[in-house]
Amino acid sequence: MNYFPLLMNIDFKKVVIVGGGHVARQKVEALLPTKAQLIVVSPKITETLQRYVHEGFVTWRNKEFEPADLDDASLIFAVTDDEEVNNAVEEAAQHWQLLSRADAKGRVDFINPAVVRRGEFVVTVSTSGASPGLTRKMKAELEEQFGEPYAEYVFFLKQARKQILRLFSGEKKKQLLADLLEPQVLQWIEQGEKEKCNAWLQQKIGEQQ
Ligand SMILES: C[C@@]1(CC(=O)O)C2=NC(=C\c3[nH]c(c(CCC(=O)O)c3CC(=O)O)Cc3[nH]c(c(CC(=O)O)c3CCC(=O)O)/C=C3\N/C(=C\2)[C@@H](CCC(=O)O)[C@]3(C)CC(=O)O)/[C@H]1CCC(=O)O
Ligand SMILES: NC(=O)c1ccc[n+]([C@@H]2O[C@H](COP(=O)([O-])OP(=O)(O)OC[C@H]3O[C@@H](n4cnc5c(N)ncnc54)[C@H](O)[C@@H]3O)[C@@H](O)[C@H]2O)c1
Repeated sequence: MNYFPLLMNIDFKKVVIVGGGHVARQKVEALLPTKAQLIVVSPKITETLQRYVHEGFVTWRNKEFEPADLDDASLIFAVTDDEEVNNAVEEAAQHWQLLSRADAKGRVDFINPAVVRRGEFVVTVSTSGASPGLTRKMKAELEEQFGEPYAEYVFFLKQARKQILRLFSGEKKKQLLADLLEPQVLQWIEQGEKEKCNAWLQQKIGEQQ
């Protein structure tokens, strides 16, 4: 299957997760960094999910699934351990609502990649459902490769790029944007020497003015 990868803005949209087990927790945790409205429908939920409910991140409907639970949902996760229930969720989902089934059966509008987040730097990995175990293993490797400093690094690149776009156009702009990616900049961030990045940037800008 050739899935189409994209990064969606789901802030303030309603997301309904049917099921409250280990897989529901994984999906909720992937959704927590967004500002989506998260609703879990299940007669039982894990302790971690209960904590998210107490902290106000998730609304829990403590009951078995009914079609009306899907009203106004943009995204739907059918993640129960009961194929019949997942089928019922699929049947109740409107064509415009995007459905993900954790059992990968029937209609699956989207699947979930593993995600490594470092601020605005996001790496996702998928095997298109072929081997979720390999996906998870690759995630661990990517976490090693792209450590926490990437958040600050990409934040610096964002601010620097904004400044360059404000001041330059044409070849000068192109050259400066390319210079920004010099490995030295990342090394300074990794060594906690952000001020060197700023000084370097102002010097580069000065040379082009
Ligand atoms: C990446 C991740 C994201 C997430 O869940 O959000 C995710 N699975 C993760 C882990 C994981 N899942 C499974 C294992 C056990 C090892 C194994 O079975 O290999 C492990 C490993 C573990 O948990 O350690 C079992 C499993 N998974 C699916 C089935 C059903 C089937 O294939 O039939 C079964 C068999 C169930 C059974 O035995 O009955 C189906 C799907 N799992 C997907 C995503 C989608 C495709 C991903 C891709 O593109 O590769 C897809 C198609 C649908 C979906 O859920 O979107 C998350 C990593 C979380 C993280 O670490 O961040
Ligand atoms: N996609 C993945 O990453 C992945 C990984 C492992 C398993 N799976 C699949 O996901 C399914 C769920 O796995 P799990 O480990 O979370 O199972 P689990 O047994 O921990 O949780 C199942 C949940 O479904 C809820 N449920 C059952 N009937 C319901 C109903 N009528 N209405 C609402 N909720 C109901 C239960 O209360 C429970 O919270 C598995 O059966 C398997 O098919 C997917």
